[in-house]
Amino acid sequence: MVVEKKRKRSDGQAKRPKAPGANPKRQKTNAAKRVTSVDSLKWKSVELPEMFDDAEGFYGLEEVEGVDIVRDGETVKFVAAAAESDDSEEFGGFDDAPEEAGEVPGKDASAAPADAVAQGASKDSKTKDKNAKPQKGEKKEKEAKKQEQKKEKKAPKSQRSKDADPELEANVFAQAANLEDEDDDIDVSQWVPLDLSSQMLSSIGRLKFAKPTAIQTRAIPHIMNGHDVIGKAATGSGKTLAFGIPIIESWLAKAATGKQADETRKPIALILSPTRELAHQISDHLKQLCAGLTTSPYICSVTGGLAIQKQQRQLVKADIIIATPGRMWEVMSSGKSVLESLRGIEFLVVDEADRLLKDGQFKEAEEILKALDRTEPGAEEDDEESDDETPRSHRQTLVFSATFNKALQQKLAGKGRYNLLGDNESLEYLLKKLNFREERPKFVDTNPVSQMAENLKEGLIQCGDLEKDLYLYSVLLLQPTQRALVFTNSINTVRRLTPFLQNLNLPAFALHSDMEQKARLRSIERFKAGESAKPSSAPSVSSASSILIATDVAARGLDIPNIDLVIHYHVPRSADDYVHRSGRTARAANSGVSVLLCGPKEAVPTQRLIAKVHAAAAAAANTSRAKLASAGVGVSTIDIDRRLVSHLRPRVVLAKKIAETAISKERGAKEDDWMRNAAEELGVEYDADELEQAGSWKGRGSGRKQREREAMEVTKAEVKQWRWELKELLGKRINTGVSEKYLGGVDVDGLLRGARGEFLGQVEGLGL
Ligand SMILES: Nc1ncnc2c1ncn2[C@@H]1O[C@H](COP(=O)(O)OP(=O)(O)OP(=O)(O)O)[C@@H](O)[C@H]1O
Repeated sequence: MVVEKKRKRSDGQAKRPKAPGANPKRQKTNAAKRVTSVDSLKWKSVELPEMFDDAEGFYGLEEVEGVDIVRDGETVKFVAAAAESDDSEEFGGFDDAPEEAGEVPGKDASAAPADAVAQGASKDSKTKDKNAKPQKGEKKEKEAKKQEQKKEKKAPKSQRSKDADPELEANVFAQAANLEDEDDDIDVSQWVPLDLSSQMLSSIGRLKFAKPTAIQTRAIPHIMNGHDVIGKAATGSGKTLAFGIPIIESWLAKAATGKQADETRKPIALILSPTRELAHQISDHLKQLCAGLTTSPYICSVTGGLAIQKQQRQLVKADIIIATPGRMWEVMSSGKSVLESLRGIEFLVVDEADRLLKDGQFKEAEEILKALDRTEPGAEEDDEESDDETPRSHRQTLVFSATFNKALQQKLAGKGRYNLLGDNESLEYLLKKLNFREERPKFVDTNPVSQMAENLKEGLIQCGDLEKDLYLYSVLLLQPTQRALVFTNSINTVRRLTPFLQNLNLPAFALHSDMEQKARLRSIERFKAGESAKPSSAPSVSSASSILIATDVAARGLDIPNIDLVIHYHVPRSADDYVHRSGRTARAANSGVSVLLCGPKEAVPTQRLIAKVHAAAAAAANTSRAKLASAGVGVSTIDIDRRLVSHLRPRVVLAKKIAETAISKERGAKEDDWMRNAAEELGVEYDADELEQAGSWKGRGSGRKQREREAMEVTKAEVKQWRWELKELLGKRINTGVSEKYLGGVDVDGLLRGARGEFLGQVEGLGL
């Protein structure tokens, strides 16, 4: 028995999504898809070519057209199109005139015996079990199918299209199932209810996303139906595609009408991102999605730090623009044409909307929004009051984040537009500025109770203020890790911790906003690649393939695979920052660990932060946070083995001394150069000692000056000696407290593992 599958159409004529908004047909398409039993299909005998005349076991071969096979877990289902009908009715197989609209064949598929499906599964098991060797019969079946396909190809085109059932051509299930024809593609039938185009389903299949995430399931239909959407969902839950898929669908629909093909085409979407890295990531993510399309939109990112001229050239042909507000505003202000074309956009996306208020980006974002809505020349002088008169925008506005403050959520639950004049620094103000096209945007909140990712474990280590380096190193050694991300609150700490960890032979990279953009991107690439920061000869003592030390510039949106540990070296400044930082791990369905290093001075803000983050969960569970934590939800206190940590201290002291000396020397040398140049310009003689005397003060920065002076006095030979001592220490194994008394029961494998310079004995991780 052969089930003939339709191949994905490459002529772009497969079912097209309609433009968001009016789409009466969209609702009906779902009605046309039904799972049916194998016996109720309309099988036809196959005429085998002569070469099969002697074949055994294939007599009685049958085929059926327009039916597709969809795998749902271990079960394989036959899916065929029903005539358009009431959604509630089940399709029971083909009757004699399947192409007639309005008729629903009488058989009830749900009544089909379970073994019919199972039988179906076995009939097509060749497509499911790739490891199994093809049986003799299966080989022949394949051959027969090839012949059948050849025959079909030979048939004149007109004949083929005549034979094709137009209803079946529009069958989304069929399109989904066709994806299984592609080598490693997966079953995407769970996306079908979202009513996406065949091309889109095919692309999603290539990305191996078997089902939509909660935010995608809930936001995509609203967006495709033309609504404004405010989406809130946990970090790593797929918000990018929640807005990306409908935008690209809309472009595909336009492209099908030929409107996007000419030279005068205009961008359809502007996506604003708070950081450059996130903008590039969104761009890459959308490009990956488009890679499987026969025609795809031109996606370009417009961010600071890279050549503006190139970006301006790209903008001319852009369909989808992803931009940071600063650079976008710069480009928009430089020429009327960009502004003109942007006024026609159909989608405005504000990703990580709450972050746009921070870091001084709000001003530019506000200018962009004003410029987009400005219609008449001279309107530049409009003052704040005139905003209320701004006519409602024609574009859809989509606002996404994992965190929106409570006040805003309450506002959204209420009625009307936002009337909060004067509150310049709040998200509500931004939302007011966004000029939604609807009175009330759809608010989709997929995580009202817990803001944290489902598979995230949170821990806290209490340590002395001056012991953080020691505990950082300990955690990196104790917790089995592929990629670790360490967050700090200051650029200087990033600058110090990176060489400190490198001295300890850990592959650490830096990321902060004071770095050149190219260096920022390089750091991320190296971190992703797991490239060692040290020469390969240096033994690595950590299982982590790479460690990124970053400020909050990396806290939002960054989606780097296999980050399984986030360490907050400094307690974050706000609960939202904690949520976003921690959200760099446990993304999609993965698990991860987040560890707060908390010094005595940070104890109070930390308590407040944890209370805020887990308040809703505690209230929902009607329990205290402490109980919540003991039940594995919330933040658990980690009791790290202090004896073990103390064994690591000598290494840490040396690594720190070497790193800090190098930094102080460099800084001191720069200042010395600066003083020398200044003296030369003034025409006075430079005397370092004299200036030092004159410049010695006891105020702010005097400690740093003192350290710099001391560092300048450290000789190269001394540093070399420290390095040698550190190397010796790193070569030694650390005794984890295995006493001879217990040697009998010691894990020998654990002891051997220590041979690479780690631990003598067994370590249990952080016990989270
Ligand atoms: N339907 C899906 N199934 C499986 N993985 C998915 C799906 N959709 C997106 N992903 C993947 O999940 C990861 C997280 O997605 P994304 O970066 O969009 O999350 P996010 O919600 O925007 O996170 P954040 O709040 O941190 O910005 C990405 O690697 C993405 O490729």
